[in-house]
Amino acid sequence: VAMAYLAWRLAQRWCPSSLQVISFPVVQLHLNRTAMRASQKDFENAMNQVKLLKKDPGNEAKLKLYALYKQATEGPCNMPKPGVFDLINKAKWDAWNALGSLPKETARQNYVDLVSSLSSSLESSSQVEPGTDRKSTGYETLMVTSEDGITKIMLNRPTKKNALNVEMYHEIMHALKAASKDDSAITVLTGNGDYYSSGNDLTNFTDIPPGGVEEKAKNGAILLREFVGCFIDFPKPLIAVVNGPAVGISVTLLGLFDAVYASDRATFHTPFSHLGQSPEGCSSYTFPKIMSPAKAIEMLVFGKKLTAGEACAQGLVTEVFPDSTFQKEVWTRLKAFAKLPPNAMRISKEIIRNREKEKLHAVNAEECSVLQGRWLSDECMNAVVNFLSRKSKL
Ligand SMILES: CCCCCC/C=C/C(=O)SCCNC(=O)CCNC(=O)[C@H](O)C(C)(C)COP(=O)(O)OP(=O)(O)OC[C@H]1O[C@@H](n2cnc3c(N)ncnc32)[C@H](O)[C@@H]1OP(=O)(O)O
Repeated sequence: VAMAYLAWRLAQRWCPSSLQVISFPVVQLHLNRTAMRASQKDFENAMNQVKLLKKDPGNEAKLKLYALYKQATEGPCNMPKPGVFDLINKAKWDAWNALGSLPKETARQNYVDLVSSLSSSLESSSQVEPGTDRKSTGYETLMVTSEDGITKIMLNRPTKKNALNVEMYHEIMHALKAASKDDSAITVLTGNGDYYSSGNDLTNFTDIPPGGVEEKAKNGAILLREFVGCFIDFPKPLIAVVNGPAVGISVTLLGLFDAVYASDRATFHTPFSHLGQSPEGCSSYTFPKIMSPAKAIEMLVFGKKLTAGEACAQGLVTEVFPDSTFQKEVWTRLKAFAKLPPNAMRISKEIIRNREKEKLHAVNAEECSVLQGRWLSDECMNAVVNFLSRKSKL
């Protein structure tokens, strides 16, 4: 009786009555069409939801909404740039133009995510007790959503190519800790706009505390160690959806992810020597293991930039997708993964990763200590000054 009951429950779960008599390929077609319709419908719902927001989301969020709406409905910005004195239209133009060639479908998805994140932070902020940390309800530099068993952490500074400022490091740690405890099965990190991330925000180096550059370097190393530690210890499957170019720490961390899906527009670049710096994110250990010591040295020491195809051939990327279908294909796959039994996935990850954990923490500590020294070097300071004074880019 128990077996029959189980079989009946499984049949109910996997074969909703409306699809029971339809053969497999037709079911696939039906599901795909439903997913596409749902996406357009989500977009329309989100547009209505914006009108119902009880609080003003602020100018920055409104500009992001405007830009994503225009990109989703009209594609890349090809309007003439407004004059410098036309402040409002120039700000709108800048926000839209910053989205570059972001595909309409991605812009639509990002718009939906932004509205969902604004709705939850603005609605729930009314319930926050005085003194409660703002980050427990909303994020300044991220969009975090949780649905279909997936917690999505989206880096959200598209006008700065998603460079990681100090606030973003803290918010990512906060989001990862929350995701490790929520009821999602998998966690995804991705970027908003045309970049995945341009790596460490080089203006992080400009805010010097009273203790001088030594104190700055020491604090940076402490923050970096804690930040990378969160990735080493993350208990659920952690997946990177690399939507565009990735630089620096956003690349090195990929060695700690469980799967890396990349658009064919993505590139992978770790110009540490150019910046007078040294590898972090445990890449000095993970990269030689993943891709052989010689290939790791080409990337980490000589700063060779890899295409997505090359990164895949070397094992850093799990699979590459054409940019035009990237979001659709990847999210379909992730939604399927997220339906797998979460405890089994967590335990399997643990058994695969745990024996390396101690080693990874030791590598992380060593890399941070070496970097602390590099940040005080003339080589590093000159490279940062050159970037900030617009004398050099990568
Ligand atoms: C707690 C500390 C931990 C430290 C960990 C150690 C980590 C190390 C690293 O990650 S090393 C890598 C650092 N990253 C870089 O060196 C990238 C620098 N950026 C560039 O070279 C270029 O901006 C680019 C190639 C990424 C993109 O070029 P382009 O397409 O021409 O765009 P713009 O240069 O006009 O950029 C637009 C806008 O974004 C700002 N920006 C981009 N990247 C960064 C960055 N990493 N830090 C700060 N700001 C960045 C850029 O300045 C522009 O801003 P603006 O419009 O001028 O206000």
